[in-house]
Amino acid sequence: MNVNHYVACPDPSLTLGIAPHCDPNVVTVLMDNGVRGLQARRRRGEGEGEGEGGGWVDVDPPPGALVVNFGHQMEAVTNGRVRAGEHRAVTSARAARTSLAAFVMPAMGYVVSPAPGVVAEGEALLFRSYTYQEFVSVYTAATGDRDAVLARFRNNNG
Ligand SMILES: O=C(O)CCC(=O)C(=O)O
Ligand SMILES: [Fe+2]
Repeated sequence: MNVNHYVACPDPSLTLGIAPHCDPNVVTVLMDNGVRGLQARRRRGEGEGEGEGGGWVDVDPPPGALVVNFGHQMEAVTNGRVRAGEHRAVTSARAARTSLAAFVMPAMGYVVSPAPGVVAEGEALLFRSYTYQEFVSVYTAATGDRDAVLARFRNNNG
């Protein structure tokens, strides 16, 4: 579990609360103190483009709602059907924000691979098998670069 606290910043354009990333785990359940700050990245080609990926949209849940993020392991076990959501957190000029993130993750020694119950017969496996420990090591070294992380775990089958 992470507890994040973002102090109010007079000029939010000068800082980022949390840099863009996908969570390494399976799913993350997020709650916050009602101050906006979480942003999700559109997929490339979806809506207005910005830089390398799509633009950022504010995540604006109803009061008291929990936000669920899918992480890299969800993408791997579903063989790419459910994509990990890239997100970041920005600061507010007016109010401090506190968020609490509960991470659902496998044990470090758990072997992750596309789930047989999900993959259709004859379907190419997009990801090889790996331990969650190996994933976390690569993820930590790559500091949030989604493509660099995934490249290390993809099968070379097109
Ligand atoms: O503060 C937030 O809403 C996001 C936190 C987050 O992305 C994380 O802890 O992984
Ligand atoms: Fe996150």
